Amino acid sequence: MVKYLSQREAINIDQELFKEYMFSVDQLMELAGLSCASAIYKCYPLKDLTVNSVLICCGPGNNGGDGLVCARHLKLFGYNPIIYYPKRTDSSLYSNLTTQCVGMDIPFISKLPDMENLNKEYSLIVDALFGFSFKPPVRPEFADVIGALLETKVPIASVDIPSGWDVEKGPPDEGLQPELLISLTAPKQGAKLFKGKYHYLGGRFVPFHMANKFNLNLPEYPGTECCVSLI
Ligand SMILES: NC(=O)C1=CN([C@@H]2O[C@H](COP(=O)(O)OP(=O)(O)OC[C@H]3O[C@@H](n4cnc5c(N)ncnc54)[C@H](O)[C@@H]3O)[C@@H](O)[C@H]2O)[C@@H](O)CC1
Ligand SMILES: [K+]
Repeated sequence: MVKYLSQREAINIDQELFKEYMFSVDQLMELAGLSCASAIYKCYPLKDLTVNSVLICCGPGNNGGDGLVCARHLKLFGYNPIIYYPKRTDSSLYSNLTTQCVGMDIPFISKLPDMENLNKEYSLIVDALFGFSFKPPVRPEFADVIGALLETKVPIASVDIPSGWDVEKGPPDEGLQPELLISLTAPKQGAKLFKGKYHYLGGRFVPFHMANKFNLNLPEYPGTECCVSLI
């Protein structure tokens, strides 16, 4: 079985990818975001949707960056992504990703739609708020968006970790229950408690030596696919 990582192992793998293999963040983020969009296409194909709008909720770190990349690929796949990105980090990485989305006519909204409109106008919400560096509890500035994700009837696709979950212990008492989880690199221990319909693995960039060193036991990705189902 694929290895489920502790928070420390996820951080160590991340560091080794950047410091020893000399990947850049945007290289890996591009592949991570593409694998999220690909998994979404498999689980929610356009032909099955009544509306093609997808709300992408992006957080301040790299998980949010994956969300921005995912939005761009969803647009190329024919969806209508709309981005909610309430706390922006000031760096060229994020401002470039934002510029790319703006240039591709992907709207940014500064306020979440009210619940009735959210439920009516969107087919899917992508949760790219927090990933493996999250430390609970959620700070008050994100309480509204997490509250909306808890209340909505729209299915949720979480990037790497359902936001608000402890990376190792899983959901808090009233935690998010996404329908799709796309684990990146390797699933984190908290994902053992995932009860949704679809669990995919993405981030097909781990060098073989590294997978062996960390005993990741990754599943075989089919052909040239950038994501693979774990359920
Ligand atoms: N191997 C890899 O290792 C890769 C990781 N990527 C992504 O990067 C993510 C990790 O990114 P980061 O380390 O930047 O961190 P995250 O995006 O997980 O979160 C860090 C941000 O969230 C904030 N935060 C943390 N706890 C909070 C709380 N309780 N309330 C409110 N805000 C809180 C921090 O201040 C920081 O701004 C992964 O989960 C994955 O999505 C990919 O982009 C590419 C490859
Ligand atoms: K997330």
